[in-house]
Amino acid sequence: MTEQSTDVDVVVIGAGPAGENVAGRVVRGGLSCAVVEDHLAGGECSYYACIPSKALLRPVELAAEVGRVRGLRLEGPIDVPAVLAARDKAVAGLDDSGQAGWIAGLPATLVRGRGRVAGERLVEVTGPDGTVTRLRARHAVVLATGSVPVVPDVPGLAAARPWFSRDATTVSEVPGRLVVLGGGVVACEMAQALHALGATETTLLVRGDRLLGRMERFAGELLADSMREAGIDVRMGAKVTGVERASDGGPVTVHLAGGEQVEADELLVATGRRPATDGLGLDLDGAVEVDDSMRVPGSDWLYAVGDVNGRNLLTHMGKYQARVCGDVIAARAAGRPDDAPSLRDSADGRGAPQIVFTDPQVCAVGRTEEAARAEGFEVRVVEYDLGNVAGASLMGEGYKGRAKAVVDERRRVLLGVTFAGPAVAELLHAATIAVTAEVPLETLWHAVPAFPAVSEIWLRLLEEYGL
Ligand SMILES: Cc1cc2nc3c(=O)[nH]c(=O)nc-3n(C[C@H](O)[C@H](O)[C@H](O)COP(=O)(O)OP(=O)(O)OC[C@H]3O[C@@H](n4cnc5c(N)ncnc54)[C@H](O)[C@@H]3O)c2cc1C
Ligand SMILES: NC(=O)c1ccc[n+]([C@@H]2O[C@H](COP(=O)([O-])OP(=O)(O)OC[C@H]3O[C@@H](n4cnc5c(N)ncnc54)[C@H](O)[C@@H]3O)[C@@H](O)[C@H]2O)c1
Repeated sequence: MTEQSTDVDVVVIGAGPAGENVAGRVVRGGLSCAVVEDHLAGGECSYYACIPSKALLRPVELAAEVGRVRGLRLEGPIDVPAVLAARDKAVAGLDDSGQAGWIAGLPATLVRGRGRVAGERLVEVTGPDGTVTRLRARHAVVLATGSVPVVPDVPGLAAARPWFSRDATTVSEVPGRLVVLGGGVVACEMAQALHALGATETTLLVRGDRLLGRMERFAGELLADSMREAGIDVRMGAKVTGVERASDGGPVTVHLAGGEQVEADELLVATGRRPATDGLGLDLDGAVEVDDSMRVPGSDWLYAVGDVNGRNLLTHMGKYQARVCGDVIAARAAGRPDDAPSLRDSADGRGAPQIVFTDPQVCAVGRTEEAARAEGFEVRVVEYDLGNVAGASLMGEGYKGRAKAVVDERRRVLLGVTFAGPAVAELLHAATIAVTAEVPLETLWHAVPAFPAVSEIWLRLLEEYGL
């Protein structure tokens, strides 16, 4: 086992979207940087999560849209091999040379291997061939190691070789019968995608009484209705008591409290994710706590960005944190003031924008009504049926959708907005601006939406409010 030692300004562990963006910002700030990656530069998002899942969902969504427009008809069923080939192209065939080239071009050094914090400002990397490289950071070490799926404690689960999200997004043969455990974003997106791509018998087992539990209740209800209409068996209040797979590797049987059973070819477990901190050499229990400059309290050199800090498990929020983190490290290294507003994370706590790419699309930013009330705001809620907006009704027959705005009555600004319906995803950024900039409703009144677009919902919400 040879040992090499290198000094560099900043060491980042993990080359997912968060880690890559820290590297980009510290180099831009005049520092040298090494990025340690154990698997693929680009991380979970590029190869196994956001990109492949959306590549699988887009044709499914478009096929549903076509079905709602009179005079249009799909020539035949979705061409599944073509969709899988498009997915493979979207993930560059799991070849990370493009991303590795981007890191090299910053310029930063990509060090292949598993990173571990071996001491203060010291990272030890064990390469694929067992070679150990010691990277000494003059200024900072940044943890950007992402997250891994939670494996629920269900008797027989591990032995039954369940699928996790990677198995679903890299699928090459869609199982005819699929059971999905969970009611969150991964469960909903992947149940809908795989069902439309060939899992004709799909059962969604939801522990609680709703889908998308962190969002406004109506969004999950619309999604559940749509899934059921498409033929997915959505079961709420399902308690899994055991799982077993046939000894010949055949079907998997899921046992439910009350004695029911569901048999399927595969079981997809989508019950959340936990921070990837195993083997990092730090005494950590759960997410790595950080302050709003992304630094670990009590340390002047250790930072954490992205899924591993547990703030919001979303690519765009990890990248936002990375911009804050990279810039603050550069400012501190140069002895410049480090307290400018752009050097603090102020977006994570108020409710990150998120789009669920299902049919109907669901998107939200800011606080739900429940969260706003729990925080003590004086809340007024405005809701509107999107189907009554002219632009939406033109999108297709029987357009079903709804919008909800949560208003801070004292200041007359928006605390949160949720949309659910076909083609609502691109409405989200306007809502994000209104919530982030705390635009007074009286000012929003003068932001006139073009006719006949779905965005006329903004006018309707303000009219409902009383303007
Ligand atoms: C199925 C699915 C779909 C998703 N869809 C979306 C979406 O549409 N939009 C969205 O915003 N978010 C989505 N997400 C969430 C998104 O994927 C994550 O929030 C994002 O990938 C987090 O980025 P990250 O850089 O923190 O971590 P990751 O992308 O997980 O990258 C971490 C990297 O660190 C490496 N690593 C870990 N430990 C070590 C170590 N010790 N040494 C060296 N390298 C290490 C890993 O190999 C990995 O490359 C989805 C998630 C899933 C599971
Ligand atoms: N479009 C997007 O933005 C997108 C897409 C996919 C994933 N993601 C991100 O990835 C993260 C992980 O997604 P996820 O869906 O795995 O997690 P999640 O936290 O969104 O949902 C987990 C679900 O599993 C259920 N659950 C938890 N433990 C269970 C158990 N023991 N038995 C049965 N059910 C159980 C929960 O009630 C919940 O319905 C999310 O935080 C999300 O932000 C985002």
